[in-house]
Amino acid sequence: MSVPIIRTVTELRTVVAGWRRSGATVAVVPTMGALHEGHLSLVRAALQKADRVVVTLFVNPKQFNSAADLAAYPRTENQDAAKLGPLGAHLLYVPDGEEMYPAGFATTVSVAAIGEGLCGAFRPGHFDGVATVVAKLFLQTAADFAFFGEKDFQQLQLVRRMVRDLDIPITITPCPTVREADGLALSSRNARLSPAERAVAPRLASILLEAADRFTRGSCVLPTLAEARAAILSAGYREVEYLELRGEADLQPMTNVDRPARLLVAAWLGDTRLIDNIRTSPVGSTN
Ligand SMILES: Nc1ncnc2c1ncn2[C@@H]1O[C@H](COP(=O)(O)OP(=O)(O)OP(=O)(O)O)[C@@H](O)[C@H]1O
Ligand SMILES: CC(C)(CO)[C@@H](O)C(=O)[O-]
Ligand code: BAL
Repeated sequence: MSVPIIRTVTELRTVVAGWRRSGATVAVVPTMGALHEGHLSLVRAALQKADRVVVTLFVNPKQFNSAADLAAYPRTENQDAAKLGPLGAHLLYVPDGEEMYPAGFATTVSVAAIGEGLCGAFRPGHFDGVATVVAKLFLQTAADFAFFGEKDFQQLQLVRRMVRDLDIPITITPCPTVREADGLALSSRNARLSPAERAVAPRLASILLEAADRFTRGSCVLPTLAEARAAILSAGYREVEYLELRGEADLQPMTNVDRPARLLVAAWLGDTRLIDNIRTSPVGSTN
């Protein structure tokens, strides 16, 4: 069975209101399409939690700081819809640019601090675009639950903070990063890698794992980060934008692993920018 597609806020609200009248709970899974197993894992988690699941597909121009990146972003609506039907998702919401940002649109949602370092430092305006569209998607769907991948860890924490600060009545559920068998985090941008780049790509994840393991065994933060950065470059990545250890909840910089942390990275492999992150447990702990 194929998933019904709707394209307007009015239709979306009508369908959701009908569900609510029958007492159903609603989950939303925001995406930019080109669906892969990472996205589908969010949809499966949402189906476990809520009676009705809306997947959204909107390639949000406001979060792209590069016109070339926006133009190259894959658009595969038919294939995406074909993947969602058999899974049991109830609705695919695909607004166009005019529907999301009608003429005269003038509002920006901006989450200070959490949105500023890491990807925020290298993609100016990106997280304002994300926060603005996610706030709209939450209000449009009026969902009870939303599902986000830990692969985009800064985005996940930013959305949590926005929901808390704006008292949006929705529960955010994080989902673990889905990886290829060789460790590479699934991402729609992986399709841009050449075969040679694809062979090198998983080193990013394995170097993160090695560094996280060294932190747990008590290695000093700054030298370990410097060695990991050098290893990423010698593996064949051409640039490391950032490789940082941050507090798990607040994303504040850390120089000692004395509480749960995240090791986060963004690096360029040829013309493709990849991100990844891994949880780092406090020194001496075994999990
Ligand atoms: N490998 C993955 N594991 C779990 N969740 C994922 C994975 N990849 C993406 N997601 C999640 O899917 C949602 C939509 O992400 P998005 O459409 O940007 O996919 P993407 O593959 O990350 O694309 P991009 O190339 O833009 O990074 C986000 O919550 C994101 O964290
Ligand atoms: C959350 C999101 C769908 C907002 O456009 C996007 O940033 C993404 O795909 O992660
Ligand atoms: N996965 C986050 C969407 C983006 O890269 O713009």
